[in-house]
Amino acid sequence: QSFAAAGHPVTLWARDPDRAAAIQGTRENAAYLPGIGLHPGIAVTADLAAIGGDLRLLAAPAQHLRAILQRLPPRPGPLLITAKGIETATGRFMDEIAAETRPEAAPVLLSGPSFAEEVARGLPTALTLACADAEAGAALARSLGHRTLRLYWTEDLRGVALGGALKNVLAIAAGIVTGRGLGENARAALVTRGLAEMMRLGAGLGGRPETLMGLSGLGDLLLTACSATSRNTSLGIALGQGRSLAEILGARRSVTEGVWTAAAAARLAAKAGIDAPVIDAVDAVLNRGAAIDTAVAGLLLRPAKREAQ
Ligand SMILES: NC(=O)c1ccc[n+]([C@@H]2O[C@H](COP(=O)([O-])OP(=O)(O)OC[C@H]3O[C@@H](n4cnc5c(N)ncnc54)[C@H](O)[C@@H]3O)[C@@H](O)[C@H]2O)c1
Ligand SMILES: O=P(O)(O)OC[C@H](O)CO
Repeated sequence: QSFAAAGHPVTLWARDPDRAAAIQGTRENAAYLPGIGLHPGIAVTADLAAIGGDLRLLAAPAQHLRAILQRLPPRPGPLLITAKGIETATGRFMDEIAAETRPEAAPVLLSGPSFAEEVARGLPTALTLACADAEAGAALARSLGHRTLRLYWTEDLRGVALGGALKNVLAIAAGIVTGRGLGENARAALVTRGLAEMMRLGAGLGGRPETLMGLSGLGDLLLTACSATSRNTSLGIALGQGRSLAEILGARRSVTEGVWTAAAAARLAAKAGIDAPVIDAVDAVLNRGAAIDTAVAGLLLRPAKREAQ
């Protein structure tokens, strides 16, 4: 929507030919963005080979990105990725998966505070675009940005990938606190200490602090962890209220990335010797059968420490 509004011809690819035909016919993506008319500059296809143009953008969930990249016809040029996650099976970040599967192309991450419905409705949004080649990143930011989409660029792919992935895990934690009725003080404390974990992981794994304090880190953490519109936060709220993970996921069509990223993030932190108790607690609740009250007590009962650490 946004790129079409910026004047670019856009082709939208959908896997399912019936869905592609329905979106083209009704000019609406009724399943995912009901009530929002498709921009007239967007064509729809189910044929991946028919996608031309200079720029390809992939909006598949993190755990499916590798399979989609493997299906893409090889072509040099930028490959924009919006997925915010870490591949559970390998611990790889999205740009690493792109570099492995499509070495002929240049991975670019587009990330930051952006509920899709607001972007699609043309409400003002600012994002970070990460590209290893600063000049190419700057050119993309200038070309894709417009009146309601402001893009900042950086070369820090790792920082952007980390911020986008971790904010989803931390939002689940924030939701649990809300759902459990532990109060807004506790939520603010948890989000702040979660940001400290994000910064430590950045320092250990190569993300820049200014990136993590920017739109794709703190910015997206603020949006996601403080809004029940977020799928990650709302899943946390439901868990905190006592519903089971299977029940919550069973009722959802849309992906909740933090569920699939939590284990990989906890493993990456442990392997690098980085203290990440909030991320670890989310992983324990989601994947290791920990009771929420035990996990919360474990966080609160940690020994006192200097705040800067
Ligand atoms: N929705 C948002 O507000 C938003 C904003 C910014 C970034 N993101 C990120 O973008 C990614 C996708 O999010 P979403 O909200 O579009 O998720 P979604 O679950 O709502 O939609 C995912 C889309 O991918 C398709 N899909 C699912 N499995 C697939 C597969 N195996 N192969 C190809 N396509 C598949 C689905 O049919 C659907 O069209 C996530 O990583 C998310 O964190 C989402
Ligand atoms: O609904 P969520 O939690 O997947 O968040 C969507 C976007 O990532 C917000 O920037």
